Formats: sequence, structure tokens, C-alpha cells
Amino acid sequence: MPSLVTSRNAPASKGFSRVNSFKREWDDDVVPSGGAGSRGRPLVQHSSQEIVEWSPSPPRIKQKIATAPVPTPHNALETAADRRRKAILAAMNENTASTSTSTAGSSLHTIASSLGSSSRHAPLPLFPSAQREPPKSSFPELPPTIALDSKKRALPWNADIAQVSLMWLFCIAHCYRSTKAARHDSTGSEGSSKSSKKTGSTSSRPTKATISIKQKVSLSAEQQKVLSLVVDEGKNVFFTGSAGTGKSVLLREIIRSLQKKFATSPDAVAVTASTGIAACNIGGVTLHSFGGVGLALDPADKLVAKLKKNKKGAARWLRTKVLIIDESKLPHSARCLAYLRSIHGGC
Ligand SMILES: Nc1ncnc2c1ncn2[C@@H]1O[C@H](COP(=O)(O)OP(=O)(O)OP(=O)(O)O)[C@@H](O)[C@H]1O
Repeated sequence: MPSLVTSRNAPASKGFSRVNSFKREWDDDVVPSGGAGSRGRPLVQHSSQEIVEWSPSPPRIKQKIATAPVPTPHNALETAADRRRKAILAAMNENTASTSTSTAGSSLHTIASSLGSSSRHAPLPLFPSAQREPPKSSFPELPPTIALDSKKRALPWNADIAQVSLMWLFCIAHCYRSTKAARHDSTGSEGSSKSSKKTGSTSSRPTKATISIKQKVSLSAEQQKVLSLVVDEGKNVFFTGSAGTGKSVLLREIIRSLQKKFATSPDAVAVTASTGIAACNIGGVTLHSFGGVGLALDPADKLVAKLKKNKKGAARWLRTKVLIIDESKLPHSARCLAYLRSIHGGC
């Protein structure tokens, strides 16, 4: 129960000061709401207090928010969904009316009627039957999809056969041109190196490196003596040594010097080895391959008789002035020398 007690007439013994203050008492079931008032109840009148009547506030009534009237000619209870649908249809109607103004009105009216029949309310006509032009709407205009259709990208599956063929021809020509350019680049680099070799330019680094390695070889006195015995004096020489003493280096120098000496007859120097790997190391062939008599296990006279039947092998033996055998074993070398003497004596 609200009651407003002022302190003007209240005695000091009741606990009120002389300041303009007031005491307000509330019941449990009454909700204070400031100046708006509360549900009214009879005010309690105290004998020594001034009673001020408290008028209850009027009951709250739920009021509907006043909305702007929608300019619908036939249905005043149009909802937001209906208005949205109507705006969309109006925009569609505007776009189609630009292309076919004669048939757009009737078709859209049919669409609007069908859409309106599915709504909760009565069917919404797009526009009055007497008015064939669609109403102007504030809905933003849709992009001109029909106009963009003419500017659509021509896809290969939509193009005709001639266009597709031209496109494939262009692709093939492009690939061929790229491959040819890459091949020209690779051969061009080789050609430039070849031309640089011919002109002797400084860009041919491999040639310079090879020459520099060859120029570093300087034979020792022993190597020079063996080289002189073989090349200058034409002696049959058997030289050996431990690993890494320079046998292969000396042999390559002997071959080079002999090839220079017998430059007019390239088959005069036969470079062979007992094994294939050793033959590859000095750029020659195996001794058995050079002999032309198989494994050469028979005596020398039988091998000579066998060689006479092999005219190609016999001619190779007769053209040979110097026979070089690398990695040779002494028994093989001795038998080979005997065989060589037999060949030269028999032929
Ligand atoms: N006269 C030389 N001038 C420069 N380097 C040399 C000379 N003689 C030998 N060498 C170097 O010594 C090393 C061994 O030489 P090489 O391979 O000829 O020895 P080798 O006797 O043939 O060895 P292996 O019996 O194992 O084949 C090589 O690196 C070689 O370049």
C-alpha cells in the first residue's frame, strides 16, 4: 500500500527531520512504478500524517504498431511476404516488358495469381485487370540478364565444328612452336660451343681444361727412356711397375707418339689389352678380338694356318707395325710374340 508521508506536519519524535523528505511505504503486492502509478488500493490514513491520494495508472493495453498503409487496392491485410513477392514480380514484369510488352502482362498476371493462391490470404492480383501496365515499384532493378545472354562467352561445346577445329589447330600449332623453340635452344647451345671451338674463343672451357690437363703431363727420366726406346728406336719393350708409378700415363704418351709417327697409316699401331676394361682405359680392343683366331690355345703354326683362312684378320695383322698389349701377363706376351713372328715369317 503506497502512502506518501510528508515531514512538514510530522512530529520530530516520529523520526522525521525538518528537511523536505518524505517516507514512502509499500505493500508487498503493489509494484511501484514511479509517477505512472500502481494498481490502486484504498489509502491508509494515519492520524498524524497528511494523506496524499495516489491515483493508480491506467492499465497497459497492447497496442499494435501503426504501419504505413500499403497501397493494395483489394487486400488491406497484406503481409510483408506478400509485399516482397509483389515487388519481385513487379521487377520481373518490368524486365520482360522491355522485350515483349504485348504478352508480358497476361503471363505475369497468371504467375501472380498462381503465387497468390498459395498464400494464406486471398489471391493477390499483380495489378488491376483494367491496368495492364505493371505498377512502378521501389524495388531495386534487377540486372539485365536477357541483355547479358548475348555477351556470354562462347564455350567449345556450344560452338560449331569449324570453331572447335580452329581452336584445336591453334593449340597444336602453339605446342609445336614451343617444342621447336626448346629444341632450337638446346641445339643452339651446342652449336655455339662448336662454333666457339672452331673460332677458338675463350668460352670453350672444356677444351681449355683438356688441353691444360694434357700440358701438365711431364714424363720422368725413366718414362722418357722407355718412350724413346719404343718410338725412336723401335725396340720391343716390356715395362712394368707397382701401382701408381705412371704406367698408364707412359703408355698413353707412347700411343700418341706412335700415332704421330705413323700418321699416314692409321692401322700401323694396334692398341690391345688382355681384358676389356684395360682396353677401354687406353682406347683399344682385347687381344683376342684383334687376333682373329679365337682363344688362340693352339700352337703358333696352327694359328697361322687358321689365320690364313681369315683374310680380314690376316690383313689387319700385316698392316700392324706396332702391337701394344696393356695389362699383359708374361706367358701370354711370350706366346703372342712367337705367334707374331710366325705370322710375319709365314706370310
Ligand atoms: N709423368 C707424369 N706426370 C704427371 N702425372 C703423372 C705422371 N706419371 C704418373 N702421373 C700420375 O700418377 C697417377 C698414377 O698414374 P697411373 O695411373 O699411370 O699409374 P699406373 O701405374 O697406371 O697405376 P695402375 O697400375 O694402378 O693402373 C696418375 O694420377 C697420374 O696422373
